[in-house]
Amino acid sequence: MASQPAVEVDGLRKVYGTTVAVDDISLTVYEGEIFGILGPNGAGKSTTVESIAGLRTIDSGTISVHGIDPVNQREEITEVLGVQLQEAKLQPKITVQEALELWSAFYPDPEPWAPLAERLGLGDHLRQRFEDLSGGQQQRLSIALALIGRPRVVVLDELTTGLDPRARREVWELVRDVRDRGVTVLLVTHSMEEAQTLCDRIAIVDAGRVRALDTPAGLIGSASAATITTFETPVAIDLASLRELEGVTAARSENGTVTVEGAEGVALAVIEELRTQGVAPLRLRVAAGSLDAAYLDLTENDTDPDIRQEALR
Ligand SMILES: Nc1ncnc2c1ncn2[C@@H]1O[C@H](COP(=O)(O)OP(=O)(O)OP(=O)(O)O)[C@@H](O)[C@H]1O
Repeated sequence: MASQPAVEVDGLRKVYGTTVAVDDISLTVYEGEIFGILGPNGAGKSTTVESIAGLRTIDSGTISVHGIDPVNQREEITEVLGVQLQEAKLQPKITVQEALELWSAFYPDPEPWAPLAERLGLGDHLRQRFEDLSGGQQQRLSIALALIGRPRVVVLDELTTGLDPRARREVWELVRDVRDRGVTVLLVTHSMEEAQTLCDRIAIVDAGRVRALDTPAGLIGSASAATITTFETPVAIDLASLRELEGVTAARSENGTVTVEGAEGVALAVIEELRTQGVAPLRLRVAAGSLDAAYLDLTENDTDPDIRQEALR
């Protein structure tokens, strides 16, 4: 990972009326990273990335994108940052080519749109209207429009929501291509799979704050269910003694299958304990936990920011 910061956010706070959308967010995204922001509905993700893109006023904090303050240097920010917003809708009747030409006109030195369209698989759809494109094609067009100004940073908000599995994978490949061409990617997503497969690092945001920031493996490793050990046993076993093992966070038995969750390395202790109990486990399996588990550990059920009104300072 390159070590130069591309985006630096420090103490960001944004309040809408009585709603605290972003309470206090600080994070640094490094050049060349695919950086994910995950979190429940209303956590403040879009407000954060829209503030980074210079599309919001902010109440306090500082933001820098390659040294540019997006809040006070709105024109300059468009030269370094491209943005594809959540459910960005174009005029339904506009054709792919018209949209590409229109966007090109906004920039002093746009990327030639024809090769860009070709690279994004839109070359055969230039005369097609936006409303007639498939969901995947619409997303490709929105990525093309975000890239046309040759940005150094691109913001993608819920890029693959509503796409079928094949289209999602194709879009993920495009995002990797974009990064491989040297563009830093800031990605808001609700998909654990997307975050886990695509992102170098992830910030989990809840109630307007960063709850954790790490690599996908780091987040999974810190979850209460970092390792999941399962086995079958025809005889009853002493679950309480499994629960007492260091690092074990949960142990349960269902229809003869025992599941033990815990920190990394807990499986060995489980096997030792079974040996002590004289139990030979069948179909023993040890699996890494999931990002879902880390996410559930770190986020609360109710993140409705109206509940955070009291937090107004
Ligand atoms: N322009 C606005 N005016 C008033 N409230 C807003 C505005 N934009 C966002 N909010 C509120 O701020 C909170 C945070 O919204 P935001 O869109 O940043 O969350 P999010 O994490 O992106 O959510 P989602 O996953 O649902 O897209 C929400 O309660 C939202 O209703």
